[in-house]
Amino acid sequence: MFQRAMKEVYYTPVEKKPRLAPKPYTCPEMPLKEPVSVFCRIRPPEDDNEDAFTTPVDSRTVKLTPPVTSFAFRNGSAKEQLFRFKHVFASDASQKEVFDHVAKPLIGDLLNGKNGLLFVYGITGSGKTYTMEGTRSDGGILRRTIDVIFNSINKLQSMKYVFKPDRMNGFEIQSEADAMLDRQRIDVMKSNRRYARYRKEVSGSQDSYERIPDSSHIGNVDEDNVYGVFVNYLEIYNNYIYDLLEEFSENNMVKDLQSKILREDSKRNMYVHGCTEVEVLAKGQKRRKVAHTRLNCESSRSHSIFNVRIVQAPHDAQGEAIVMDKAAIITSQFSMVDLAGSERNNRTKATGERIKEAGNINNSLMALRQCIECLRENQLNRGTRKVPYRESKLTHYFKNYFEGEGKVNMIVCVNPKLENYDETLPVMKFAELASEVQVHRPASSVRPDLGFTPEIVDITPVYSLAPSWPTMEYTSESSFEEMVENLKIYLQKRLATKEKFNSELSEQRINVRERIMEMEKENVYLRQESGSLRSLYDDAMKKVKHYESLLLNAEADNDSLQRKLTEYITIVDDYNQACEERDMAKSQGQLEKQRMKARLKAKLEAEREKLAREMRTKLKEQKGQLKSQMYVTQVKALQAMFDNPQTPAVKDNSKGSHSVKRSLSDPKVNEPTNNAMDSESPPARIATRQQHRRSLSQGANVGPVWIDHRPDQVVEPGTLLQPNMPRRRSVRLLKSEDIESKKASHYCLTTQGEDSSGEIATKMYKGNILPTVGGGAQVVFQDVEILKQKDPLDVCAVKRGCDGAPKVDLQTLQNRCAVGLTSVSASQATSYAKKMRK
Ligand SMILES: Nc1ncnc2c1ncn2[C@@H]1O[C@H](COP(=O)(O)OP(=O)(O)OP(=O)(O)O)[C@@H](O)[C@H]1O
Repeated sequence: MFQRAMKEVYYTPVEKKPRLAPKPYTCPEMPLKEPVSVFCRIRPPEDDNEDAFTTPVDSRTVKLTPPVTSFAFRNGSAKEQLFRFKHVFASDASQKEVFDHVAKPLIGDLLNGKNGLLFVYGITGSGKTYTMEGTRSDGGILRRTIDVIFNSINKLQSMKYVFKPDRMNGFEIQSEADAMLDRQRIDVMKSNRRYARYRKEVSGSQDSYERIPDSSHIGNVDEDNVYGVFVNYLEIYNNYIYDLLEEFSENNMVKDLQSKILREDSKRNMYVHGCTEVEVLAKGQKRRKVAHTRLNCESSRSHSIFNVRIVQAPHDAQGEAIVMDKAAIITSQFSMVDLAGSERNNRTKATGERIKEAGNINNSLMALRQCIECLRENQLNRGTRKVPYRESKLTHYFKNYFEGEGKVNMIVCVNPKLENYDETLPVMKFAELASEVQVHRPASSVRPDLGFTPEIVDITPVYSLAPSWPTMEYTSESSFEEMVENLKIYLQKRLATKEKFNSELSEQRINVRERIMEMEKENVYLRQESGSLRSLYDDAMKKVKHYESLLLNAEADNDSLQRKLTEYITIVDDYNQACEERDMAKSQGQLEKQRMKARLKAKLEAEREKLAREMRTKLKEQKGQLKSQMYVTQVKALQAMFDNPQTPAVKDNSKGSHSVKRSLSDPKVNEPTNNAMDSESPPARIATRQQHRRSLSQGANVGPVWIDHRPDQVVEPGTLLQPNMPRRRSVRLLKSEDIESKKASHYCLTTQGEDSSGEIATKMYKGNILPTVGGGAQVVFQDVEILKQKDPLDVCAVKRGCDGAPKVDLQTLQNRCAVGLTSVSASQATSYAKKMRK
């Protein structure tokens, strides 16, 4: 509009025609958002007689008819469905037609500094690879793209190595002289024999066959720029990214490709770190992983991504040299993605590794689908759901496209064979969904102001309302009228021009205001982005500080641990030394101990020997004393017999034995008992004491016959006093015959147990065996003897209730008998014996 107006107005021409400042790439009419353009391509049937489930209705619509074999038909939900696309390519559509419709506009964008993404989607064998790569004679989108790019930039292509990838998704620029040096260096390398052999091997896949190149070109290429064309070829296989153009080392031609990592550059664009950017085409195709499945021998099991990057930089004002400023470089990218086929495992009979591949393929396609769905949902409902780009490498890599870094086109490939209906239906639905998603178009790709244009040349045209004023001179009346007429015409022209200028001015004002508003919007967006970037930066800085403090703490901990370790090592050394010393001392101590033990043992033996000797001597002395006392008593008894012939011998015996017993007892203890005994009548005394007699002099065949009933295990009291049972028969198990025997007249039951103070008490329940009326026998218990053995030092405390200290010295106690006799009444004994029997 402005230029059209310029043609009609007068301007003052400048002397030298300046080169116009580079046009900004902004197109004000361009919408900020536009939908993903989805195209459909139906491949021709393999067999001419083959039925198809697709019917193109018009250039934008295709109808899908479910065949009888389809799942929908079987479950009764079969119905014809129409799907609308931006364009439907019927089976007879040529490669050129597809390219011109789908890819060429994106190449136009590419050369104008904008990004573009084109991916082909469909089930296996539907013609994705055919569409992308084509055949040897009839190239697909990929080859045609390169053809058209070179046709368009033609002589504007920069010398090789003027642009150099900086390995951070950007490019550096160098002078042509430096570029020439680089070329020479590479040429020397190429002449290396081994390298030449390698080049020959890898370039075997190059475009060496006959192919008619695409001859079309893009018209509106900025001729003031120089262009560099770079390509990289990537593959996503099992969710790993591989660089298909990676150079092999000379020694390792067949090494496996190493997976690459995704990174974000300084402008938050995703890129594959360390991938090879070359100007060589089709180099990576041979190395693409192509697996054999049952459906399609050439079925791709990986997503392949062919990226073409255009780098452009302006010439200087004289149009001679490139501006050597990195900020002046504009980079744009066109990504062509051949997605792996989305087939079902059971149909392809995939097993093992194939199933894993299929899983990964389906996962990444599913992730793509989810991202598209999420974007659509957010756009419809003004939602802010997080788009799951990071779910797979495929979506993560292309997230920028969906967030406004360029236009997105998609071709859905369809194999119309009837058996493919079930799998094609979800593909079509996905395509329909994708076509509803709006992606941002980049608002502008403004070349930075290089600052030279306004200062070097003034390109502003000089406006004037009209040429110079007409002459105001007149000579006559007629000439005056003529002058007035001319003036009138002149003024009218001026007024008309002025009005025109005014209307143009208001129009331009509107334009400028619109642009200002757009810029304002952009500004807001940029401000938001810068805010979010700043917060990201702040977060990152916080994290860095946090990690630094953690690191410092960890280092401090490490130091203190090191110190502790050294201390512990010293302690352990000391301890080991102490252990060694102790072991030595221990072995010496043991020797000493053994010696001491032997000495003590010898001493003990000597003591024992001495004690035994003394005991024997003492015993002899006591025996002597006893004998002499017995003789005295016997003499006295005989004398009494002679004096009183009625006194029975037994009485004498009992008395004698009693007296013998007393002589063995402590005189102090026995004294009252003697008195009591003395107060009783002699026959009663004999009857009572007969039971307690301790016989040391009884003849073997004199006196009653005792049945000595003893338990199996009795602790031998080891006392000198023994029960008076001269004729006895010991039984362990009492039988009725033992009692009924005519010979037995007395019975003694021995028991043992602990008394209340925990000492062993031996009890002897004694009784007479009497015949019963029925002809049997019975025992009538008369007496119980209790024999207790006590610690001599405790005797005083227990028996006499003193304060616990022994009241007699050890010698006195030794002289006493350790056995005391206690008698109980016959009735008590009988009741006790009955209890025992129970
Ligand atoms: N439009 C077409 N015209 C002629 N032949 C075609 C067309 N589309 C596909 N074909 C042929 O069909 C076969 C399978 O096509 P292609 O390999 O492109 O399928 P694909 O979708 O890439 O399969 P996959 O996903 O398994 O890689 C090839 O032999 C190809 O030549």
